[in-house]
Amino acid sequence: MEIRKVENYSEMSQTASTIIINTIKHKKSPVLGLATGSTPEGLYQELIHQYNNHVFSFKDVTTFNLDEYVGLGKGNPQSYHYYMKEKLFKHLDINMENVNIPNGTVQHLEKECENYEKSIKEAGYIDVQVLGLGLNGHIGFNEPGTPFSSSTHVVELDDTTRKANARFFTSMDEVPQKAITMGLTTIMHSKKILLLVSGENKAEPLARLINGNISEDFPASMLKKHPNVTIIADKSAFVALNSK
Ligand SMILES: O=P(O)(O)OC[C@H]1O[C@](O)(CO)[C@@H](O)[C@@H]1O
Repeated sequence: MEIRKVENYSEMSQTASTIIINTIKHKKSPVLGLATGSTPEGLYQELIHQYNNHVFSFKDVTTFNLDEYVGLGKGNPQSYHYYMKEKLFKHLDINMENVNIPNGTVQHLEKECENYEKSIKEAGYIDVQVLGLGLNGHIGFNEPGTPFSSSTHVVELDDTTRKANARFFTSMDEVPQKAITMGLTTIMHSKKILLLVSGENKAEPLARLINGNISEDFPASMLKKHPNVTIIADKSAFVALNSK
């Protein structure tokens, strides 16, 4: 894993956007894997800024999001469909037919997972996958204990995750219990992975990722087995590590 230590959140976002824009400029039909949560918001703002400066176009880009809550429709402000539209897609020239986010409102969730997995495979897998790091080491919504061999599936969310995400809802009760997430194997098929980490609250999980063992108890540790991972982490996320 390549580790890039940057000054702050803004530098983390700019560094990630440079890598993504280079991929978009150099690949004919780039496929991006996108994340939600607070971590990638700055990256999306930076992409919009560069797009407005005519640096690149999103018209040939296909995207796959990591996850979506079960039971939240596209129009629900807490859904990841809504998040992606508001924070990125509506500002760009992306063809919405090339945007893929799991649908957590269908009756047959297992079928939705199968179809999602199939679409990623048919797209030739993901060129650059953006990831945030959960406090318990989750990536996407793959909670501790998820088999490394998992493909897209329905998950029961951990209480840690529901508590951490409660800030986006009016109360903890409103945080869905379940979600659909890309699996760990799906993520590992990506050609390049960018893990973004910012803030002191991520210092413990980052230290565990860097110094700890590879174990299904800590899903992000699987990334150590991938040949092309770049961690972009800011200074504050490094406080639990003795690096300079
Ligand atoms: O960026 P945040 O809000 O800290 O969340 C970290 C991770 O947790 C999730 O929000 C899922 O809980 C992911 O989408 C994200 O990558």
